[in-house]
Amino acid sequence: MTLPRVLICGDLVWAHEESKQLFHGLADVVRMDSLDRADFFANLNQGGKYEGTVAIYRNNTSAEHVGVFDRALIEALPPGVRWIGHNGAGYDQIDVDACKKKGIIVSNTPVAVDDATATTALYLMISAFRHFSQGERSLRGGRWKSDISSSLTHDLTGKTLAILGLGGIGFRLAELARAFPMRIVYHSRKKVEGAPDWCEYFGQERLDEFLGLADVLSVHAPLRPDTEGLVSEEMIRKLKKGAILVNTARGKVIDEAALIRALEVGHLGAVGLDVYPNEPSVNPRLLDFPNATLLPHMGTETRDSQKKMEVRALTNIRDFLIKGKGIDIVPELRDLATKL
Ligand SMILES: NC(=O)c1ccc[n+]([C@@H]2O[C@H](COP(=O)([O-])OP(=O)(O)OC[C@H]3O[C@@H](n4cnc5c(N)ncnc54)[C@H](O)[C@@H]3O)[C@@H](O)[C@H]2O)c1
Repeated sequence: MTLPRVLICGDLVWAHEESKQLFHGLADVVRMDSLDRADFFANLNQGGKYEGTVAIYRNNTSAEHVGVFDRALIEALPPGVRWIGHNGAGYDQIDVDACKKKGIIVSNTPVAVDDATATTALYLMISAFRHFSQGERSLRGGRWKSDISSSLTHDLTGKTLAILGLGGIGFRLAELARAFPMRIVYHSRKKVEGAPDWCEYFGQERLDEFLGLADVLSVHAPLRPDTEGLVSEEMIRKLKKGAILVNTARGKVIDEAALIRALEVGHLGAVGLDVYPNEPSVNPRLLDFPNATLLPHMGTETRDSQKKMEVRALTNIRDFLIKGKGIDIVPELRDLATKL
């Protein structure tokens, strides 16, 4: 009997054993080894070594060889491909609109990323608040603490953390920050059902009030065409002078030029960034600000998280093979999935 194929596109590092168990007797797992897009397409088609692929496990590392899963790539996939199990919470490298048109479902890996990314945001917030990254750079440069801004900083205790996008990561950060305790306020597209009372919701009509309250604004909204530049010049201006901006979502969710201008004039007190608009390049202007704590997109870089993400992406594909659908269908495709 010929088994359907699951194509592993990009890194699968930690869950080899789990992969064997999940697909035993169910699918033939093939590793994509194409060095470019043309070879990838050629091998998906009849007679190619990926022929019979019904589901693709995708890691962002596959973009190095075949590029992102844009419209052209999705349209060129053979009709047999029905599921893309993306390894990552953010799926902005996949054109979900093109997937919808072609009837391909995309799943991501929420929850698996929450601890590692929320603790990254926590680190950025603490470092930005207390000048810790600046202190380390001063010490490593042999200058003890002479580089550190002279003004003493404040404790986080009693300050207000404003969360833009209370999903899995935002809520995990809220739980951690509450321990200081900080006051937690959030703005999302809608009130989050089941959010505890200590997480205070500010809807669109109270957005200005929300921004004005923030000692720290931490960004967790996903990157989509409508959220590009969501944190605009106007929004940044509504933060109080000296507020801190933290971003572990995606670089393009913030208007970077506006962020830099706000640092230049001292409107923002500090920033903590894990993500940038054109990774891996980083705007050299950012490097000039002593009050910027900068990480090279390390949000999910723990073994625990990486393994949980791989297993979750593969489990979605396994569930698709057995039950017709996995649990983590991205919001834009949930309607389509109900018709399956
Ligand atoms: N730095 C990293 O390594 C790293 C790791 C994982 C995830 N991420 C990024 O973090 C983002 C959030 O991840 P998550 O798992 O918490 O996602 P999630 O889907 O659980 O939460 C996102 C939240 O943002 C809200 N939202 C959407 N549009 C909004 C808008 N216009 N205004 C305000 N809120 C809005 C949603 O309602 C939801 O509550 C991902 O999209 C991903 O890009 C980064």
